[in-house]
Amino acid sequence: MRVGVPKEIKNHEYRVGLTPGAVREYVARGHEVLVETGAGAGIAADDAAYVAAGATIVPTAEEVFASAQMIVKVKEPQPNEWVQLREDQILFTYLHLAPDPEQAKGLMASGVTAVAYETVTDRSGGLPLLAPMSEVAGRLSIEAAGSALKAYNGGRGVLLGGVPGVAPARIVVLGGGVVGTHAARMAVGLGAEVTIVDRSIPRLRQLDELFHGRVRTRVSTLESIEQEIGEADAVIGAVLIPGASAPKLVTRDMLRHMKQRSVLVDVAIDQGGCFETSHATTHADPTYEVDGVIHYCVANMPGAVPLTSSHALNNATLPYGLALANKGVAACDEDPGLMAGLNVRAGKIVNEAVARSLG
Ligand SMILES: NC(=O)C1=CN([C@@H]2O[C@H](COP(=O)(O)OP(=O)(O)OC[C@H]3O[C@@H](n4cnc5c(N)ncnc54)[C@H](O)[C@@H]3O)[C@@H](O)[C@H]2O)C=CC1
Ligand SMILES: CC(=O)C(=O)O
Ligand SMILES: [Mg+2]
Repeated sequence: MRVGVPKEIKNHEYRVGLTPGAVREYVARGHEVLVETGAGAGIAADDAAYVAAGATIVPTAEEVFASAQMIVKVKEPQPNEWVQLREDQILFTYLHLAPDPEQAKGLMASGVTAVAYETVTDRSGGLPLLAPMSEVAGRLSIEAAGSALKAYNGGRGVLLGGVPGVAPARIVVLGGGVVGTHAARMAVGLGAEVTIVDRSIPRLRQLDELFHGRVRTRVSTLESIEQEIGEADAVIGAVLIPGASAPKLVTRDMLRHMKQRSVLVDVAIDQGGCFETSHATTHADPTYEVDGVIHYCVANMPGAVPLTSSHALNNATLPYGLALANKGVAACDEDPGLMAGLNVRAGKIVNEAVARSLG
């Protein structure tokens, strides 16, 4: 198959769909790989590194889209990319369609077969192609909170770990999945006081064991969320219902319980966000304020650390991408986990949770 890798064009997105190491694996199996010139600049992989791995460098994204049978990307296609997709093409990337009806319409109109990283499942029901970026975003979320809490950025001026004799920051993590666990690890490591709120009691039991009682755990209810955010210096939004729009756990009215100049980091923004007052922001202008509370809502957080992120993402996507390159969309028939990733086919939304969220 001819596989195409365009350069990412989202704001401050420096990741790349295939690393040179991944290209080598495709080429070794007889596939042809077209890479847009400069696509690997963000991971210190120049065109020569891709050529050495067996790729052909092409000068424009248009040429990649025009001749590739499968496009491998990182972020959801932007409007000028939708219009280049075709019905005889596979698109393999993050899509996050539930909160994005415009993109959904664009993909349906193109006729493309779109497999979304974030809804591919594994045998234990996990999300193997979301997990690596959730690890990165969870860890970054505490850096984002620490930065937003600084006085010169408008924050409360609290040091996450405190110092001897002065209490540390209180961090509340809503959702104890992959993002939440990695956020908690960073926050605990820095010496903050951490509470994880999840709706799953079995998950809270696992977290209690994992952190040896070093984090507080609470079942997710209106009351527990209201109490916890009222005490928090920073709240990390990390809930997910796979494929669906994120539940709005914190309404605008609830913000009045929060401390002035405290911080919300809504990692779940790519699924629409779990705070009512969230709207997507960019790395170029990551925060805004509502009712005295600072919001950080960057939808492509891992793009800030492209070296770590691109390699972590490729480690996970490689076997699935190779299956699609080897067998085409028939690979989905052989793997129910990959089938769960199929979001758009022949002009229709074919993932139930995504379709329901889009109405
Ligand atoms: N902004 C960004 O750059 C990135 C965003 N993400 C997003 O972060 C979000 C979280 O992802 P993961 O941690 O991988 O998901 P996950 O599935 O591992 O964890 C989600 C957790 O939310 C919990 N949950 C669901 N509903 C809840 C409720 N009402 N109250 C409390 N907890 C609830 C679940 O029980 C689960 O433990 C997703 O939307 C994902 O797309 C991931 C990576 C990068
Ligand atoms: C998962 C996601 O949205 C990202 O890595 O950008
Ligand atoms: Mg998005």
